[in-house]
Amino acid sequence: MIKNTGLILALDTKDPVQAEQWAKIADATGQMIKIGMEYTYACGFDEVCRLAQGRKIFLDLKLHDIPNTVASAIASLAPVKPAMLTVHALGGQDMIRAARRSVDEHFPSDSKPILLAVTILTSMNQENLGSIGISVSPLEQVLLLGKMALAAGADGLVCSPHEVAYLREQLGDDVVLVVPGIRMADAAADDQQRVTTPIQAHQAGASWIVVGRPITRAENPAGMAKQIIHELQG
Ligand SMILES: O=c1ccn([C@@H]2O[C@H](COP(=O)(O)O)[C@@H](O)[C@H]2O)c(=O)[nH]1
Repeated sequence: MIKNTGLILALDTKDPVQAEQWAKIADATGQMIKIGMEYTYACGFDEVCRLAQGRKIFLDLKLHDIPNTVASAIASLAPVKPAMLTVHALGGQDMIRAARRSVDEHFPSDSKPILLAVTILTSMNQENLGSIGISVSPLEQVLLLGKMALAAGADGLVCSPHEVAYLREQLGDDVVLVVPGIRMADAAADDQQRVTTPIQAHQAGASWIVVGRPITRAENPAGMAKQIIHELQG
């Protein structure tokens, strides 16, 4: 079993004041923050750089385009100095190879971000996959994409908690598995489809869990973050 599972707090907001308040919760507990499309598009690149300063950032922009465009976009992200960044595995092996080359070329060797490939979004179920012409199970598709992405140079994968144990078994303990789709027991799943609780994701072997609304929409976000960290350490 993976000994330590870290918590990453997803700052999904358009409001810099709100983002800073949530980031301070992560600062106080020594956790990483995730900046995604909502914040980046609403607040702009300079604001992302400001929020990232002095912090460990998971920059989750899920790049998905032709190889040259993805490589150039990654070069443009260097000023943020992210600890992790994402591309979509569905972009294919040439795109991931180009992303790998760009990370190696544009980031200093002592502060290269972990390059993560998003496999199948946690908001998709078997039926959604069928509607885009994928007839195998999410588990099979995640493994197929995961193996391809790692062979093309990704350092780790984003997957749902439903696939973690199987990926650990198939891919070993060294691969970084970052896991959104986390909900507290009996809570609504919102738009997520493949979910578990924090402790189940930990026991399955997640390196990191990504949690947004269960913390940011809690009555006491700081208290909820502490509760999850306590559960992960317990
Ligand atoms: O497959 C994926 C990939 C990324 N995410 C991101 O994680 C958080 C989850 O937020 P919640 O509010 O806890 O649902 C969000 O920022 C997504 O962009 C994901 O959910 N699934």
